[in-house]
Amino acid sequence: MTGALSMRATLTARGLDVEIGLAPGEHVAVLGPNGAGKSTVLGLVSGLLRPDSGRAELDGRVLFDERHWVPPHARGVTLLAQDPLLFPHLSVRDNVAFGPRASGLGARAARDIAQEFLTEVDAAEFADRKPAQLSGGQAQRVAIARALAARPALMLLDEPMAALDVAAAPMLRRVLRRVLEGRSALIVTHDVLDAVLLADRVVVVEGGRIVEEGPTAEVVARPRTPFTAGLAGLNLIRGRVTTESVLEDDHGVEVTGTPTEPLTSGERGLAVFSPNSVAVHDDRPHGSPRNTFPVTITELEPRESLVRVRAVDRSGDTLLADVTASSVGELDLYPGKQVFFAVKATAVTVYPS
Ligand SMILES: Nc1ncnc2c1ncn2[C@@H]1O[C@H](COP(=O)(O)OP(=O)(O)OP(=O)(O)O)[C@@H](O)[C@H]1O
Repeated sequence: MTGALSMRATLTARGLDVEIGLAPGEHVAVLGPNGAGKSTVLGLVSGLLRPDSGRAELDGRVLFDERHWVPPHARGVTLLAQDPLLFPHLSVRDNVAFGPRASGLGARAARDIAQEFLTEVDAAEFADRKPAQLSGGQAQRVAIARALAARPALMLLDEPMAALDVAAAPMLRRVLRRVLEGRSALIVTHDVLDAVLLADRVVVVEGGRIVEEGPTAEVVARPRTPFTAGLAGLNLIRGRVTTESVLEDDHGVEVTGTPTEPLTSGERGLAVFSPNSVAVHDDRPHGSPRNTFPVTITELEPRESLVRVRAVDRSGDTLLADVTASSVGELDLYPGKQVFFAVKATAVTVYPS
């Protein structure tokens, strides 16, 4: 299997300094807030951007270092962007055949390849249409077929689902899951679902640096930064371990939880819990073995049958609670109100940071 990537690069103008690797056939999701540097990482791998320093290799071939620079078309890498960018005057089939033709194949062979990849993305029936006759999701599938027809060693995907309406995204995710099987891919996304469904591993970029990485399931279950906790829909408290199962945050608030592994007192630790394990109280609940956090409500957000209460704690970190609509009325919750979030120790997981 091909598609082994190693890259270390700095690009000062974009504040970027990263080191990233991919095993053959591996799918890595690049996550991070707006402006973190995710697209810049793809630009460096694809050759659309030149780093100030660093080195990259794909399957043992140098893409760039201090002396070498391989231009984008010769890298064996294709970039699939939000916008399918099909040639409007060519048929779907000719759009997909364009790459194989440009690489020197005869018309018939190139059309056969186009047919093969259009079939792979369930778009063979559109072969004779022009791009203007396709929906957003159909056009994106054709763009995937075109990218695959170039037989890249590595596929780069920059928010491939972002420009689609919600109804078209599941089908495209299914197609991507299938066609990426056995192919290396680096996928920039804002959506945790893309990471969970498409990636073996995630890399989180913040401020041009990698701040967290690991197997997708592990990062989602045990986030280490507020950003990934937010993506996973979990509350995260950072602090210092005082005893085996207790963490104290920077404001002296104690959190008791269930450790996933032995903790050493004094080390930095993290506590996570789900918004649906949180109860909201007007007054600090006494005499119960619960963790309580004084918070100020910032927002109430309806979510299906529940209401998500968004609040900030004394550290300024966001905490979430999912409560019933009736309890919003009974407790008279509103933005600006000070309340207590309570969560049982058994619902809190504690682990080293
Ligand atoms: N064309 C450009 N010229 C100069 N600076 C840029 C350009 N594009 C992006 N930047 C800057 O480089 C940094 C990284 O941007 P980049 O687009 O890689 O972030 P991103 O994580 O992909 O963000 P988003 O999620 O918003 O697409 C940001 O500080 C951004 O302002």
